[in-house]
Amino acid sequence: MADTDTPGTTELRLGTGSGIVTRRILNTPLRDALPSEIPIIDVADVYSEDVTKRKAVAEQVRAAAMNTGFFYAKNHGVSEDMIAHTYSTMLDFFHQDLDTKIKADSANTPDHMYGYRPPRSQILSRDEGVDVREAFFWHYDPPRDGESERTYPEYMKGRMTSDQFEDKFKEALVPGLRAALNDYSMHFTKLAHALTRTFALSLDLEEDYFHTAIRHPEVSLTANYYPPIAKPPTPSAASEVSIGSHTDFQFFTILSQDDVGGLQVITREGQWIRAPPIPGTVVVNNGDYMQRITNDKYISSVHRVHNWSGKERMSIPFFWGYALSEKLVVLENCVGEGEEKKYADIGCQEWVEWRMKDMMALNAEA
Ligand SMILES: O=C(O)CCC(=O)C(=O)O
Ligand SMILES: [Fe+2]
Repeated sequence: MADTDTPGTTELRLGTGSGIVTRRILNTPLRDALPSEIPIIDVADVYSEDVTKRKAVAEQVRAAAMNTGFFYAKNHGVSEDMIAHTYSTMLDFFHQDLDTKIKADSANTPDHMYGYRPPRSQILSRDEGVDVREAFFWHYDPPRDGESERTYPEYMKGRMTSDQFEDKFKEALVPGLRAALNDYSMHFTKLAHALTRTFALSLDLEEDYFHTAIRHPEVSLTANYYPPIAKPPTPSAASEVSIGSHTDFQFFTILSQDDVGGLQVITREGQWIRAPPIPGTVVVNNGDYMQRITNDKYISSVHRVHNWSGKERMSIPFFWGYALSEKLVVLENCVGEGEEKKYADIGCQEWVEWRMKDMMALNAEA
């Protein structure tokens, strides 16, 4: 991080949904999240026939989304066995040697939607050093989606499918990888559709308000593999991080993690807190689209990972967004009396390109 120049705080520069911004982080030590900061929400009732019950979940989601922007979802309905199977398949992949894994280098796939990213090949936060994580990117395959329309919208046509990816990079993959990741994606797509309705209710909108935006959702997931890193003697001595401070680009993210821990989140006050694994839950967090359309009522929270456990760690975030052909428009009911819209309407495609450019600009800084 940059040198401390205000007593009690340290500056952190971030590529965010609003361009490059500087955040003041409290110098108080990292601590566990309080339940009031990252609550556990029982989401079983998002599938209830009773709208009163669905609204009761939405009330809790609203409180979490307006506070730290993270919550743990329990009773989410996604099979723990399916998640465990995906983790063991992905570990088989990551345990191969680098020469094999790099044969599925994501740099060789069109638009970098699929495949492997080697360790120490990215810096998400210039102030924190290089990201040690290895990653494997996967993309949504519309014909396999049981919830959305099983057709490709025009702009997705010509994209690589998971079958084509598997055919091309067979040598680097392990048995069952495509099936496991497609299965994972399908199950979380169902949950994401339900939570989209919950987020709509939480914003006092019609439950299907976002239906058009996510009829052809832009979906990806990443298997993150984090070898352990050494804890630096002082935070300012750090030259590497498991994954540097960032916000997620899209609408919201649903993250599964193993039992190792290492995820950290910044509260609205600028305090770093731990979001440790809680068995049977997944973590749900607001993304940049959410912050933008809610005029900053729901924030896209900054998070990172330090795997100081001495053990390997894995997580699989599922990134859920509008179709790139959609627009991000500030919701009228999120603009309070005497307030103004902070953001102009923007197409998702344009926004993502702009956001990537900001991220690169930050990386290019000395
Ligand atoms: O590994 C984690 O817990 C978080 C990963 C993450 O934030 C990401 O991949 O965007
Ligand atoms: Fe993230």
